[in-house]
Amino acid sequence: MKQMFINGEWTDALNGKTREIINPYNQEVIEVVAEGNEEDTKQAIKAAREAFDHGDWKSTTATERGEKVLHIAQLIERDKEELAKLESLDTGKTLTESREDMDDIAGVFRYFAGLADKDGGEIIDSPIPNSQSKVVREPVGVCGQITPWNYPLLQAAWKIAPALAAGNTIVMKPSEITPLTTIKVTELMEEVGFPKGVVNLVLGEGATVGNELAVSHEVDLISFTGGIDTGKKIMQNASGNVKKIALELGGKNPNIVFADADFETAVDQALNAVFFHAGQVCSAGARLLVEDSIHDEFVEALVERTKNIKLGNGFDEDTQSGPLISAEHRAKVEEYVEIGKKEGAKVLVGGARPQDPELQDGFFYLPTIMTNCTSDMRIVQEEVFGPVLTVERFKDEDEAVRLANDTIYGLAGAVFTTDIDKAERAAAQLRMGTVWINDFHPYFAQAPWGGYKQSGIGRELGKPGLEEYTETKHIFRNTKPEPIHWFK
Ligand SMILES: NC(=O)c1ccc[n+]([C@@H]2O[C@H](COP(=O)([O-])OP(=O)(O)OC[C@H]3O[C@@H](n4cnc5c(N)ncnc54)[C@H](O)[C@@H]3O)[C@@H](O)[C@H]2O)c1
Ligand SMILES: C[N+](C)(C)CC=O
Repeated sequence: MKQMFINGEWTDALNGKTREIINPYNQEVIEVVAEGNEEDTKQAIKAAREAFDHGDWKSTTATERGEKVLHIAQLIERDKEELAKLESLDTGKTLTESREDMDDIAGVFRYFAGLADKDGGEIIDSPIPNSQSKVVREPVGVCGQITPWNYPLLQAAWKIAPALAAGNTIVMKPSEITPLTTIKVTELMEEVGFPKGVVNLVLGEGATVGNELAVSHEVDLISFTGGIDTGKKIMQNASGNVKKIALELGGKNPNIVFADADFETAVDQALNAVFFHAGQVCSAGARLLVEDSIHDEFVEALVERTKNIKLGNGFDEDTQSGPLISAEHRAKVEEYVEIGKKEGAKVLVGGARPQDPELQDGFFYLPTIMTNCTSDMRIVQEEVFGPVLTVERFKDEDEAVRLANDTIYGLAGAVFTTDIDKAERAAAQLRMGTVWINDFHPYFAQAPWGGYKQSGIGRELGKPGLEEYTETKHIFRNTKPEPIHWFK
């Protein structure tokens, strides 16, 4: 049984409720955790408020904060294998993926630890004689942080590391279905030793715990990663006290393949773009745009490779892709495929659950490719968040860019071509937070991540990822104060 962490104490939910955490590979219960609600959240917010307003944390030196954040990285590295196994049990992703996630996560803590004491403010030129002007950054205050189930600890790390490095206090709420690694890292943060109330963890549903974080007037900033509909609700709820908001939402990310691309590389990357982690990736390349002249040959090669993708237990060495996260989520993916078929798309491979008897207890769905797609279809416009690729054709560069930009989203996209000028022209015109050229998926702590359009507000990672957790203050000093006699 795992508890919540509020005001420096491990605690059950006030009403004693618990939740079973399920392995999506076989539906076995892997852990039981406390299930908090609004009341537990209020306690956590109160603790975070008190620690920020009256505790010592805000006035610790940036170097000390950096050292603590670095210590978290070191403990994650020490316990990497345990964390990776927990993440795979909780999400169904392969152990190889989880191990890579843990390396990334430690890297994120290391990066923000290093940044913590690198911005000591700035002296600016004042246009007023006999004055000095400086600009400093200060912590925002109490930060509510809400994360999704697909990259549970990675998305939490993108929030926890910069928030603590900048001197804030936090109330973290992981997805109710995948809280295990966030609980474990909270244990590691306890081991590092933060003043009580600086780090708080509340477990429970979005409608209760998450909603309270969004509406509370005691929270100064809400950072959310998740779906667009939830993001809109949070934005509305956050307006009560005009709290700062950072939203990392979904995507319907185009992968543009020009006829002059290296064929084998583009096929290989297109597969990885969409089917990695069973397509449950915000930046998945779920919309393939292929130039007319290579369309048929490209799709044929993709279909052949797709048939060989090995689904299975994330703990088996030869498994290439795990299950979807839940029965509800698989039902949503299935519904989208049916919608696509009704819209006229043709399923070339997949489009069903696997028949393999060993996979019947898990929430598996076959990697699916749909052709005959056009950009007016829902299957092309909406985020399926599963292993479903739609394929569209284009005639030339202008049409490729126009189609790629033709969704409400703007998270990420890619261009495959050997003509670097063409690639740069396309990259400049794509309205997305990340554009990859001849690659798909790379993200790292040093580069900002976030969306244009309805994919979000603000940036995580990189220097902007730390700045999100700061307020900017201008301090002006008159060095020769004397009466000004404006009023006679
Ligand atoms: N842009 C990114 O970097 C990024 C990264 C990962 C996932 N995502 C997106 O996340 C989505 C999948 O995750 P999900 O299904 O967990 O999303 P979700 O929106 O259903 O839930 C995300 C989190 O919000 C909470 N929540 C739900 N309702 C809430 C409410 N009314 N108020 C406050 N909190 C609430 C949930 O409990 C969960 O912790 C996809 O759309 C994906 O694209 C985006
Ligand atoms: C941001 N990323 C790519 C790590 C996870 C998106 O779901």
